[in-house]
Amino acid sequence: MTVIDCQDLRKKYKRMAALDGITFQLKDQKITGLIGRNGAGKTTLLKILAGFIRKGSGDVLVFSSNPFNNLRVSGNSILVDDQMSFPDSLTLADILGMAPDFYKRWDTELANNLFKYFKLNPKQLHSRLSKGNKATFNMIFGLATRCELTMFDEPTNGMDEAVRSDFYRALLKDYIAHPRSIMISSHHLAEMEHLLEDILLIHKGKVVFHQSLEEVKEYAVALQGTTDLVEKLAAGKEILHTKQLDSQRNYVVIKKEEMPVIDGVTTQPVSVSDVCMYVTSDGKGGIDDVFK
Ligand SMILES: Nc1ncnc2c1ncn2[C@@H]1O[C@H](COP(=O)(O)OP(=O)(O)OP(=O)(O)O)[C@@H](O)[C@H]1O
Repeated sequence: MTVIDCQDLRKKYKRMAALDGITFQLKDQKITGLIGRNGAGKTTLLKILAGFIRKGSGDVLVFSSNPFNNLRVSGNSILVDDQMSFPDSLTLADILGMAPDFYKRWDTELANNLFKYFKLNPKQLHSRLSKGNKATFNMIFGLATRCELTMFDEPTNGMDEAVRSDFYRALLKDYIAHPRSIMISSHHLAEMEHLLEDILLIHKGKVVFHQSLEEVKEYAVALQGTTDLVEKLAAGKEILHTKQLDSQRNYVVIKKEEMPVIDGVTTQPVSVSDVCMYVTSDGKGGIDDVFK
C-alpha cells in the first residue's frame, strides 16, 4: 500500500520556498529517517503530511487522500513534535484516558507501562511539564496511538541521554511487534541510525536521495594518504569533502566507485551521518573553509 505519495510538492512562506519540488513515495511499513540541515524543510513537510498546513502546489496524498483537514488522515496518523498541545484543564491522566476515543488502535497497557517507567506524574498539566518530560510524554502518546502513519519531528529534543536511548529501544520494540510506517526527523542521526531502514535526505526544500540505509552506507568512500597521491586518485571524481590532515597528508571523500589499489592511500567507509552532512554541505572543506 502507498502510504505517502508526494509529486513535485511545493510550499512557499511569503516568497521563500520552504519545499521546492519534493517527490517521493513511502510504500511499505518502514522506519524512515527524514534528515536535513537546519531550515531544509523537514518540519514543513511533516506538517503538510499531517494535514496541519496546506500545500502550495504539486500533489500530496496520504492514504490516497489530500491530508489537509482530512478526518481519515487525522484518525490514522499522528505528528509528534514539541508543539503538541492539549487543553490546559486536562491532566496527563485525563489525556491518556481520552485518547482511545480518538485513536482506534490506542494501546492503554503500553501507554500506562511507559508512563510508569518514566515516572511521570498523572496529576500534572501538560503545559507545566519540563521540556524533557514533555518530550517523553509526547513520545509515549505517539507510540501508544499505534497510528498507521506515525511521524516524529525532533522527538528527542530536551530528553537526556538515558531517556533518548530508552526511547529508541521502545520505538524499535513496539515497531517490531506492531509494524507501521514511521517517519522520524532528527539531528541525532548517528545515535538512531540502527533504527532506520530508509533515509529521505532533503536539502533546501529538495530531495537529495531516498535510499535504504545499506545504500547510503555504500554511497561514498574516503581516501586518506599523501596529498599528491590522494589528489591523483580523486581527480575527475565527484568530491564530497576534503580535509588536510597535516602538511603532507590529505583526506578526501568521493562518491563511491571502483578504485585501483595504490600504495600509500587507504580507503575507508564513510558513516551514514557523514554522508548526509557532506552531500548537503555548500563548501567541500566544512568549517575549515572559514579559516583558510
Ligand atoms: N511559518 C513560517 N513562516 C515563514 N517562514 C517559515 C515558516 N516556517 C518555516 N519557515 C521557513 O521555511 C524553511 C524551512 O523551515 P522548516 O522549519 O521546515 O525546516 P527544518 O528542516 O524543519 O529546520 P530545523 O532542522 O532547523 O528545524 C526555513 O527557511 C524557515 O525559516
